Amino acid sequence: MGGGLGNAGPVLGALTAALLLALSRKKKKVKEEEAVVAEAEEDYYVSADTVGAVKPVDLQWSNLSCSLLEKHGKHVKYLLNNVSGEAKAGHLLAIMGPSGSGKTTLLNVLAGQLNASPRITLSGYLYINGKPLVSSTHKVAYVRQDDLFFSQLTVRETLSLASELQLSSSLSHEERKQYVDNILYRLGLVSCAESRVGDAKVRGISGGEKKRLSIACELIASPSVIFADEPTTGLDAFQAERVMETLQNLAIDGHTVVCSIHQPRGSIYAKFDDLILLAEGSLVYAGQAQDQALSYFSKLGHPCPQHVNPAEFFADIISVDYSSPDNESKTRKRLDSLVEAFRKQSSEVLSDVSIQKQDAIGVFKPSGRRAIATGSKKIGWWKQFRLLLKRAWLQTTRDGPTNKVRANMSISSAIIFGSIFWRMGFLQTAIQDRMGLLQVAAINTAMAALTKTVNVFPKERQVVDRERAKNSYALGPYLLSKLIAEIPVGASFPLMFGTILYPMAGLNTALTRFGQFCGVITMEAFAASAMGLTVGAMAPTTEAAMALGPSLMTVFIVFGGYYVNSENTPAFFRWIPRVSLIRWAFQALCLNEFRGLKFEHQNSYDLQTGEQALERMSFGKSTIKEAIIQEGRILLFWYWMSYVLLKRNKPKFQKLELPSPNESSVKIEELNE
Ligand SMILES: Nc1ncnc2c1ncn2[C@@H]1O[C@H](COP(=O)(O)OP(=O)(O)OP(=O)(O)O)[C@@H](O)[C@H]1O
Repeated sequence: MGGGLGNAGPVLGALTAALLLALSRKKKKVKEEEAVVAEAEEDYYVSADTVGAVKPVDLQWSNLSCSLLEKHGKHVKYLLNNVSGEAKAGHLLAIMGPSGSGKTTLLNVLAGQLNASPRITLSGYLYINGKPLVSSTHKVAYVRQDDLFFSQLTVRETLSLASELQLSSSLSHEERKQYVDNILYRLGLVSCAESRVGDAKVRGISGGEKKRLSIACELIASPSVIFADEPTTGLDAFQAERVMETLQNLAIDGHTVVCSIHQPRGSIYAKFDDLILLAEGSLVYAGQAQDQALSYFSKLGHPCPQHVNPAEFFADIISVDYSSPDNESKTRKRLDSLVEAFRKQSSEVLSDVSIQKQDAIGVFKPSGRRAIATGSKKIGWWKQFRLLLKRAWLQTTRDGPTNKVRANMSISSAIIFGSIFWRMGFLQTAIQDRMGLLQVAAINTAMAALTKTVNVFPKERQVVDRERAKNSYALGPYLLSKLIAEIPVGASFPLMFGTILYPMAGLNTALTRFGQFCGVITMEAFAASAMGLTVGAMAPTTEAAMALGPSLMTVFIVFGGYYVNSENTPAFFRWIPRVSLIRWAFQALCLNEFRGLKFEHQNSYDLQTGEQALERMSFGKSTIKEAIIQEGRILLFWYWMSYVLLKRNKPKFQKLELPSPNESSVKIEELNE
């Protein structure tokens, strides 16, 4: 034994030394990474004393390729094929092309937010102000196509909350307020500042205002680069013009603005400084948007007729017409020749661009505006919790239409069940009625809470996912604030239901029994709501969650204690009643109701007491306390599951790999030569 230990000594020593060496290497690596982050943050953040400055950022990319392995694994589809270009500080760059040409993909790649997939391969070079991009520190604003907000908050509240979550905690309340006012003014949102954002149920601000609010929320963090994916989609001509004017002004203020856009009208096209034309993932043109683009195509034998909107002209010449085989082959040939022509010219056009780039470096000062102050000092857990609690509270309590529907449902179902089980009495037949009513009450309460949550949460999750992708807050304070804010409103509906049903059905008259009845169904409602959160965190859409939630609940209903006696449950399914929130609620309600009751009886086989009825249900040996503890465990389990799933499902983005040597025909160094 001693010899064994003696041999183990040197081995343990070597292991310890190796561990220490690995730790010190890791420490060194973390320090190096922190230094890179700090250097990059210096590039991206303006401090409180350089308020109003926008550090110019030029983005350059080359040989960007994005390929997708088709489902059967046989074909590879190129979403982007060797795309190169540049977005300059102070310029508005438009990415145009037919539907499916890769505009959104390119925008996602440039923003570092292409959703990760094992079927996608992404490679290329991305540079910021001539330096290779450090992905984790690349601070950008990304205005998505769909505008998602907490619908019950006003425009000002939405922006104020975003500013509190994203701005440095060292800013005073006054500075923060002034900052929000500036953004409201800058984006033309002053007139609707006190209006609620609204949603499909309640009309709020207009589509254009929503888009500008999306831009405003992104501007809070003072980004140098702003990406906008089809910012005019779904807007009327006037609103589209105003949104594009906003983006143009941001470019004039020194931001680098890149947007994808579908067939803009002439006045919008006139605002573009630079243009990228994509077709089937390949570049057809990249360079200046106005005269240079027109003369480029003119030289290739495609002059733009007078008084024709250049955007429409480009769309016509780069689209493939599938109306007949002849037209398809003709238009495809034209497109192939345009792609080939640009490939040949690209180094020439891009070297022009890189020469101009040198002039753009230096600090921009926007025209006398006190604007953006950010810092990397994040707010703490407790402050995040307080802010999120306020938001969750406003969202829950102000949602009149939803709360009204829930109240109506609770009251009407209580009246219906109360009428069916009217004053049940103490005959033998009333034993079955009582059990039926208690089971129905348990199912109704759970279903109402579940459907409300699965209907609302998947949409909310999309907003939260986006905010968490920006690292605005942690998951813990979010979930806890949601839970606490929903307690008063969430509890009021089961209480309404119980208060009406209880006297109508003539349940046990003791006041403590009534209190326990309400307590059990309220707790069950929260457990069902927590289960709804898990379903919402798991399902990709509201529709999927609506299909999954009730199906899962049906299993718990079947094993809810009424339909299958727990002693007759097949061994394989025994675990289901133990985790069924319906079963424990039903059991607690039965124990609460039947204990101490006496029933009228004529025959020797009749049940005389409530205890005997409980024996028949196999509930005789348990207590209300045990049932409530089990229900509490189920509640905590579903909250924990929601936390784990939300944490695991945090959006992941595709990593940009370096191209393989034979793929990279043009490297960034060559572009600069
Ligand atoms: N994750 C993905 N899985 C499968 N196909 C994808 C994926 N991402 C993009 N695509 C395909 O890649 C092509 C380019 O898509 P992308 O959304 O970038 O085009 P787009 O030019 O923005 O189109 P639109 O103008 O219609 O929004 C499309 O054919 C699209 O179906």
